[in-house]
Amino acid sequence: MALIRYIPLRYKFWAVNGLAFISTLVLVLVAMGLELRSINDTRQEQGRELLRLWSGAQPLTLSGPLRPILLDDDDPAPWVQQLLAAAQADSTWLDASVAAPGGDTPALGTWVSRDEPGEGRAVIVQAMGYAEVFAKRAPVYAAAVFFLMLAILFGSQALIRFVDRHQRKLQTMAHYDVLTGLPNRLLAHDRLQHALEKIRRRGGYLAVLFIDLDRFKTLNDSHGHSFGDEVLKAVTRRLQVRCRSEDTLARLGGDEFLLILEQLGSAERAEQVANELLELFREALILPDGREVFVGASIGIAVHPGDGLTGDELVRNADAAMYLAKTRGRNGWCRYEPWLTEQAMERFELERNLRRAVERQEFRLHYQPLTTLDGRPFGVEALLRWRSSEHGDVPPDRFIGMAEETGMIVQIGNWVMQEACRQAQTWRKAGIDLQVMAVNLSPIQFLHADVVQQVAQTLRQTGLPARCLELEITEGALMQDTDHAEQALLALRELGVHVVIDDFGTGYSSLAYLRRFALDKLKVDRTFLQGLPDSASDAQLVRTIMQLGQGLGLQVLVEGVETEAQRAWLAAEGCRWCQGFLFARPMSATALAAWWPTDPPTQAIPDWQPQPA
Ligand SMILES: Nc1nc2c(ncn2[C@@H]2O[C@@H]3COP(=O)(O)O[C@H]4[C@@H](O)[C@H](n5cnc6c(=O)[nH]c(N)nc65)O[C@@H]4COP(=O)(O)O[C@H]3[C@H]2O)c(=O)[nH]1
Repeated sequence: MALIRYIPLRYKFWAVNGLAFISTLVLVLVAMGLELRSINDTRQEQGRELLRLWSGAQPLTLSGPLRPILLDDDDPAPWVQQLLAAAQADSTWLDASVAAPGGDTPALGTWVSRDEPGEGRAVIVQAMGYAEVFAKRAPVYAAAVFFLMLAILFGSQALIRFVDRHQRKLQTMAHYDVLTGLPNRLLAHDRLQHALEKIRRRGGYLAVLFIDLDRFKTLNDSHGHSFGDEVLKAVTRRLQVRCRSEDTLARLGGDEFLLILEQLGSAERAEQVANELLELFREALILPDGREVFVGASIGIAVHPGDGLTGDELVRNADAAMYLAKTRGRNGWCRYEPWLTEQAMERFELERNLRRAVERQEFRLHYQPLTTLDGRPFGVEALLRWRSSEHGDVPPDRFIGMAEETGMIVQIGNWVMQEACRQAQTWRKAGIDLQVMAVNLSPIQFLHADVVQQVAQTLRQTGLPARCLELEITEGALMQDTDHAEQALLALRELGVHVVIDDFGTGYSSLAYLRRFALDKLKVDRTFLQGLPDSASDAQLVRTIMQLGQGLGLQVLVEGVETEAQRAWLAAEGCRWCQGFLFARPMSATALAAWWPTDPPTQAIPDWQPQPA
């Protein structure tokens, strides 16, 4: 059956028509046979009727297929005697085996009866042959055959075209991505096999580029799937610009694309192409409704033969290299290196276990105090810890990114918020003067449509006053979708929750958004503290950020304070709030309750929480 797909259309057409012609001929012959029988049956009936009417009258002078004959007992002809012998008072049919002279046309049989002794009557019925039937009906048959063939000709053509179109459509669906029209995983695999066979014969290089869009999931979650679809189509158009006719650009699924570069002069050429592709992403994508979106991409490169011999190996290795590009800060490319295979396996294992970590209750929260510069705590930051039964303690840097990529961060993040708020309320009820519970919110969570609802629900369920909850978000989360960010920040402010810009200085550090958004606090990233107080440039940087924040009326907290010298320098610069190992490391809930000072009383803590205007 599958073979039929590969037969060219014209052969299918002639095969169907040949078959139709033979069927028509058979049909004509059958029709002729049926007509022949019907004519002969009618003749027989007529013969019998004639014999009945004729009885007692003189022989009719008839010619044609019915021949009445008066039989004389005295006639010595054997056929007459034979008929008389068979004749009875009632009419009897004798078939052609009883001979009767019939001229040229053979007899079908004879109706015979005997009325009186010595006399008999017979009607000889002559048979009709095919030739006769055909001669009689030729014009009708010819017209029927003609019209039937015509109908078959056009009908079969239409049918074949319909079937062919349908098959082609099915084939397209099986091999092409419906959204972008690009070859899908299956066809990409076929083409890669083909390309590899060619390269094995002719030599040269072939490269597989695994392209994954950065933070596409966030876009999709915040703007909806139809927006995501438009982005994917726009990305496809952009990438196609760079493809040569011999290259294959395929969509593997989601936001993953594969570019197969054939006939490369050198392995380095693939790296140049990756640079060119990244260059394409620097400009905003224009969607059909005129909206502009910036989307970055991470690219992994595997080149045949060095980075893999089979298609599967090349794709797998390019994927591993892409992941490396992601961990190195995204929007870049990486070439495959052998150690990545091992890392990819580990990552796969880790991801598998991360999926089960929530239900296995492997997550814990640790809390790091937020303090004044003289060490008096006023709040804590909740920091997620994962003690995996298989991998032991896994640091957040290793699994948060993975949880974001897989979307698991939403579930995990909601758990963190719930648990942190519950714990804060427990402490507050136990008499610990905790003014702030700071919770990290991943960009994916922040850009999720129901983030405000989720926060409100958590506060309702745990009973923690909104002013005690502080959400730490990164600059990137704000910049990805500024409209959503603006609305979410306003809604959170209305709830009474505070939002802090975390890791300030490491991302966009845009003054425009500091003014535009409903923000009131920022945290200076700990990396800037490392060079303090010796590095003049770091000192200048921290000073500038603090002045900038204060100038804009924001509360500034400096994180990563590790040494007494750093604290002294910050004090001299007018810093009031900080967080760092110098004061306390992240610790379990029990340890924190024991650590929290009861004396001196913490009521005198300066106003970290700004008063509502
Ligand atoms: N060297 C040094 N480090 C200090 C010092 N003081 C604090 N730190 C570390 O700085 C990190 C502060 O959290 P972050 O900047 O939000 O950075 C966090 C945050 O981005 C992320 N993370 C942690 N928990 C969560 C969570 O529940 N949700 C989300 N989305 N991200 C989280 O993982 C990052 C790393 O967390 P941790 O490993 O717990 O690392 C913590 C903390 O242990 C210091 O004086 N010196």
